[in-house]
Amino acid sequence: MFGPGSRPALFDKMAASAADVINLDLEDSVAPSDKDSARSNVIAAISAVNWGNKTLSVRINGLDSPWWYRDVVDLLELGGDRLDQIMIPKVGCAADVYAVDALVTAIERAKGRSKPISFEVIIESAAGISHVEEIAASSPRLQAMSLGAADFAASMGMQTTGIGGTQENYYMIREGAKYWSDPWHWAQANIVAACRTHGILPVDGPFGDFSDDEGFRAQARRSATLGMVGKWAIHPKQVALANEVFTPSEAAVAEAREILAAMAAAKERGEGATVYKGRLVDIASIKQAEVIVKQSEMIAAY
Ligand SMILES: CCC(=O)SCCNC(=O)CCNC(=O)[C@H](O)C(C)(C)COP(=O)(O)OP(=O)(O)OC[C@H]1O[C@@H](n2cnc3c(N)ncnc32)[C@H](O)[C@@H]1OP(=O)(O)O
Ligand SMILES: O=CC(=O)O
Ligand SMILES: [Mg+2]
Repeated sequence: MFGPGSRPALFDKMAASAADVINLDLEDSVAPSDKDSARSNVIAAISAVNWGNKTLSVRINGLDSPWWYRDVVDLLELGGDRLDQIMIPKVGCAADVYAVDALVTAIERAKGRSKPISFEVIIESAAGISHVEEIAASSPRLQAMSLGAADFAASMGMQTTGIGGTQENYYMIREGAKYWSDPWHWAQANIVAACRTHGILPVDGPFGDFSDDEGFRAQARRSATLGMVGKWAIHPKQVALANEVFTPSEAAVAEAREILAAMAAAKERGEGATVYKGRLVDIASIKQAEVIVKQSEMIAAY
């Protein structure tokens, strides 16, 4: 759940939401004239608001701005221990993460902060997607990586103002009928592969049209199918939609458990492959089914 640092009236509502991660924004939802006051609002709210068991993250300004170092210094020196994570936008290479890591490490040591700050990065530029694998490997602090569709589209020179989802002009045509394709797919797949290689969580970023629930669901379902673990909400109504999609359904969990049972029975018979509902399942199916069962157990335990 995202909210501008310049709208402190939203903070309690964010804390009360059913989101798992809160991102207080100092970057693109905050006007340049509000940067200092937004930072002060966020620093006060880190300790003053009851964030429950949510992961509390602050998106700092980009390394191409004059604000980012002050964001980091003040958040860590004045912000209190409740802060879990810093989100670094517009990361273009591993050195960008190193720069923030070096500053965070120095402040943690100087101030004796005992809880290490984790990082989430946003891949939202041509450089970011080109260097996605080295970025995923860049720091032990890194926990998650998001695709930022808006800045990504701008950086790539994509001819659209849509933030995520179906793009009107991205279609195939066959026998007069249009078939829309997914322009975000290749970037998402690259992010998932880089993340899974380095033990980082891949996350889908914003879906701008918060009046379009079905569009959000469709985008989120594609992301979940590709291996992403969650999606940003830029409006409160998107939280329930994201939780609905990224929480495996009872039917999916039941089927996964049946596949595990079918494979356990096959193993007893000394077989590595068997038939479940008319289709092949084998030892790889165990790993697939375990993904779904583990996700559901993890969510239930949260
Ligand atoms: C695209 C690239 C990116 O970087 S995305 C990430 C950065 N952007 C953001 O953080 C923007 C987050 N969202 C917002 O600022 C607002 O939701 C926007 C989109 C401006 C809409 O605000 P507003 O016109 O107030 O919405 P609304 O009247 O429909 O609100 C209904 C009730 O929900 C609340 N609400 C609104 N936004 C949030 C939020 N982010 N977190 C928590 N609560 C929120 C409103 O206050 C309103 O509450 P109530 O019903 O009056 O009590
Ligand atoms: O920061 C997010 C984006 O879509 O840009
Ligand atoms: Mg962005």
